[in-house]
Amino acid sequence: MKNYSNIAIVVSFFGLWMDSYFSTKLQVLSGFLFIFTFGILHGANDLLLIKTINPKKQSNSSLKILGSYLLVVLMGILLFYTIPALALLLFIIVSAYHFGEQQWQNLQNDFAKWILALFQLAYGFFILSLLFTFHPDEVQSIILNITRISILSSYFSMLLTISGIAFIGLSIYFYWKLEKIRKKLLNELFYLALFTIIFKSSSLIWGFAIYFVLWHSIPSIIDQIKFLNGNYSFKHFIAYCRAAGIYWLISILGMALLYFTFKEQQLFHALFFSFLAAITFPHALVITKMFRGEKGSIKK
Ligand SMILES: CC1=C(/C=C/C(C)=C/C=C/C(C)=C/C=O)C(C)(C)CCC1
Repeated sequence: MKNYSNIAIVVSFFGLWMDSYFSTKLQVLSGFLFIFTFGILHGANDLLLIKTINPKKQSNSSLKILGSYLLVVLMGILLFYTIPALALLLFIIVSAYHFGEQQWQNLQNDFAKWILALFQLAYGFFILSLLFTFHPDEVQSIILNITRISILSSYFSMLLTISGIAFIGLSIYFYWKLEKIRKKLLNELFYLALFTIIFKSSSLIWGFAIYFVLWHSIPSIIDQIKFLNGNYSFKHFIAYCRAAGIYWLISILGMALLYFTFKEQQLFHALFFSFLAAITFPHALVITKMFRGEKGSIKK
């Protein structure tokens, strides 16, 4: 994982440098393209993960799993259609936890569950509010399009302050309590400084794409492969892509349909994030189960 982080740092700076040559339109287009490829891929093997988490369960027929999965996605879409403000709030809370859980998964046995969950939530909120605080107008306009509610941009900096205090406070407590986490905490602080530079210097979509793909989706794919096979190799990565292919294609076709139906940019952004949210709800649940699951330990 350390090796991967080094690669991610270099690629992040490369992304930032490339960004300065792109027009705003090209940045948005390449940002979405990046999210569509690896970002969507990391959620496309959820059904396989469910089967592996609990292989002995009787109710584990592929059709049943697919049915329950689609039900959660449909419920998410319905919620966005009927009470969009609640749906977006839920999406942001679930995403914050999901980002924090990915980054801080290996502390499960060292602290009480609720402290760890609070820490993971604070971390995720910190990342999201950092991004929002640097691009308040664009985020406001997307939220307005989804919910018809105009959010004050001061809310973003307020969220940044609250989550920052919670994250730093808990980090100090963890640093003091657990020696083995000290190096990781310092590394993560360095990554946060890197994310600040990236979020400040790039456009909203490009900044989000760099974080989402390089710092969330690819590490998640590596963890999933380790969970499914016991270790990571290129051969296993190809098998992972093959298994995910059909679900990935369905997602991409769905998004292409949205794009060609609603060409208006702001509306497309709103629909894109609603779609991402609908597939995030079951995905976050599956990943939580994976981290608590039995098969193949995820060796760091
Ligand atoms: C960036 C961004 C938003 C939040 C996106 C989030 C929270 C994405 C989470 C995705 C996940 C967790 C996917 C699955 O793993 C808003 C609020 C829609 C406003 C516009 C910009």
